[in-house]
Amino acid sequence: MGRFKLKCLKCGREYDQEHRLTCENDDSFLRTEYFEKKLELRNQPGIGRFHSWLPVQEELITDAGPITYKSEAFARELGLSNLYIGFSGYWPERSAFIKTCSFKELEAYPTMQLLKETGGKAIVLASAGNTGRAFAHVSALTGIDVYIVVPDSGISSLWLPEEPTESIHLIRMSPGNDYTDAINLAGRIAKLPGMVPEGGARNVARRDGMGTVMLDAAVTIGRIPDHYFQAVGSGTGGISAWEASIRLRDDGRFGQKLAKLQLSQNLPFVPMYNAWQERRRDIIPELDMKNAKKQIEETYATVLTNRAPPYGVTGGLYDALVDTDGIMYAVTKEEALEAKSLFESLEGIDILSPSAVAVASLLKAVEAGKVSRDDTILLNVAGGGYKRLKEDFNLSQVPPVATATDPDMPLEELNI
Ligand SMILES: Cc1ncc(COP(=O)(O)O)c(C=O)c1O
Repeated sequence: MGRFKLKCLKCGREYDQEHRLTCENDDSFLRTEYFEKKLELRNQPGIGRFHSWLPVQEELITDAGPITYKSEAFARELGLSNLYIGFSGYWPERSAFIKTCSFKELEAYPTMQLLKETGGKAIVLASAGNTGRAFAHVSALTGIDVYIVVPDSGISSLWLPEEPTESIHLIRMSPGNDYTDAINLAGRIAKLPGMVPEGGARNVARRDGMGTVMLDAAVTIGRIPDHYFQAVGSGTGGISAWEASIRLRDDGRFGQKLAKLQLSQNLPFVPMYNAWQERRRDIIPELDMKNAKKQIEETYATVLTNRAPPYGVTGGLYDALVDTDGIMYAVTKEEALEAKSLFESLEGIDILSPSAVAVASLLKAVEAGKVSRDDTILLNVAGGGYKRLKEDFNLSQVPPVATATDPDMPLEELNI
């Protein structure tokens, strides 16, 4: 028996449980409608706890999952009385066991499980680094084949806390190609026989996996937070937090107000920030990301650089910002670095660059009065604990099996 159906957010057409990324009538997002309307926590140590609202049949058995705790030192510094940290990474002292150190692992488990349950054999994805590492790890654990296309700048992020397996096929793109070039090449590889595209934000397993950060927070706090802070590149995390808030609202036990999305990008590459400042649904490349490739090269948090984010599509980030009366911030590298060292010294854990951007945005919000002292705030520290991990594990680099010169090169030459 199925556990959910998929519903098109534009035309309302419904589909049964399957690996489906698009509606046959239009290009809107599909959303999962779960038959369990109330969140019933399962007796699992990690993400499998949230089985009610994950689009898989079998419960996910792993100790990797989101954790939420109430900040003391950092909150005091900011003068906030209800600041909660959603932490995705490795921090065993707080029972955080995501060994690839980012919330992308929360996307990878349900995505790979859904692929397996729907008969898929090999999944193809593009990554700026963290997503690829997460999927490679789950591939090493499950033996399911993954083809990961990564720009040269992301290759050093493709390490694992275990020996790489033959199920991981890493394709490196030579310098000069960025994340969006990787997306374009992955799209072509995914059309080869036997390959399934993972679909990015279009894949409900990815969104609902990431949405568990919001679920964990609501369960820990006892209510939907007033504000949700995260740094975004594709915006998938923001969309996921919004959708999770909607499910929690409909559950009825966690309050009736959606969390206000307060999302950030890293200067100079801030296309969604620019479009949202003018309340535009469309990103206009000439206005919002002029000289995109050059801007991307200058961006500190490289995983936040997606030239084709799911922003204007029905059910995408623009809709999420409208529905939650959201705010976007543009953060400089200097602000991010300052915020990173402040957070790390007060909270006692190292954080990744996109999380530093999110922390900086919270500092800006406090300064600008966009949050009140007693508001309940969820700060999604979506990646961290890399230094902590290295104390406990020997990390192995994943070796590339092929190098691509550009997104349009003949696929036969890749020999994969
Ligand atoms: C740690 C971390 N934070 C934030 C992001 C941005 O995520 P998204 O834009 O998909 O929500 C990423 C993307 O890889 C990430 O790895």
